[in-house]
Amino acid sequence: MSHGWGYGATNGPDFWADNFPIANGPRQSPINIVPKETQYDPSLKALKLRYDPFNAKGILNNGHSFQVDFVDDTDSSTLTGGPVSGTYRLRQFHFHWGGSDDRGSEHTVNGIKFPCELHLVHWNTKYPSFGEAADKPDGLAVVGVFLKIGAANPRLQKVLDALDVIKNKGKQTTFANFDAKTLLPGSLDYWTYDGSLTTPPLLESVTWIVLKEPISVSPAQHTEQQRKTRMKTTTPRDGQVPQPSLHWRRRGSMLHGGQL
Ligand SMILES: NS(=O)(=O)/N=C1/NCCO1
Ligand SMILES: [Zn+2]
Repeated sequence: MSHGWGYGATNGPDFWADNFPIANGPRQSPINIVPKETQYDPSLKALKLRYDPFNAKGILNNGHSFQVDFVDDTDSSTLTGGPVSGTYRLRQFHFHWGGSDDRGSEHTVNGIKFPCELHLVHWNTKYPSFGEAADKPDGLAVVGVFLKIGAANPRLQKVLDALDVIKNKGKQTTFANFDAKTLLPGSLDYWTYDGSLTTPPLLESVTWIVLKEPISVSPAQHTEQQRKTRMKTTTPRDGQVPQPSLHWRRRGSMLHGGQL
């Protein structure tokens, strides 16, 4: 592949293994989640996400998506609990949108794609930086949130409004005082598995934490995003290893480490 990776007919996911052989590795993401095949794991803890709006820094069009970057030089925006041990710091979040309402998410549930998937990327502070953590088996933890078509989501609007000024690859602008918690659903019940980045370099360093409850985006908001950007996405690539065992932890009806 003479040019950079992408999602086109000659540089898309089916070609990534040419330059990134790990694409054929044992823990590649995304995967199809089959809830009936997940196993309840009583050792899993409740997910704790503590985000400080003050850490929001800027919004960047990286050519494949747009991402909101956070200051990550202190433990003021962190992920703890859930399937991980230690403290992971919020680095950025980004979205994967499709070109229509019936596709866009990277993970699928029972083979169904959502129109969009939000990824909140965190890195393990046992390593000195995101760059150092990114290629370690326990280096990253990404929270995935599905977006479904429904009521308009006012909390998304601030992000969508910012897209007007970052229409081209490499463009960025300040994006201050944004509370990423406002993008989360009411329930933090999750599925988790050990996987990888879903885009090159496809590093197998991600503890995936996919929330079961989606958030909403209205058709108009989805159209607005499409009009302003041409986001890219991938879905489970053919021939990927069978789905690893997934664990999920429901709060409320089950105790931490207790019985159903
Ligand atoms: N889609 S993903 O797996 O979150 N990919 C990345 N790449 C850099 C950080 O997160
Ligand atoms: Zn992503």
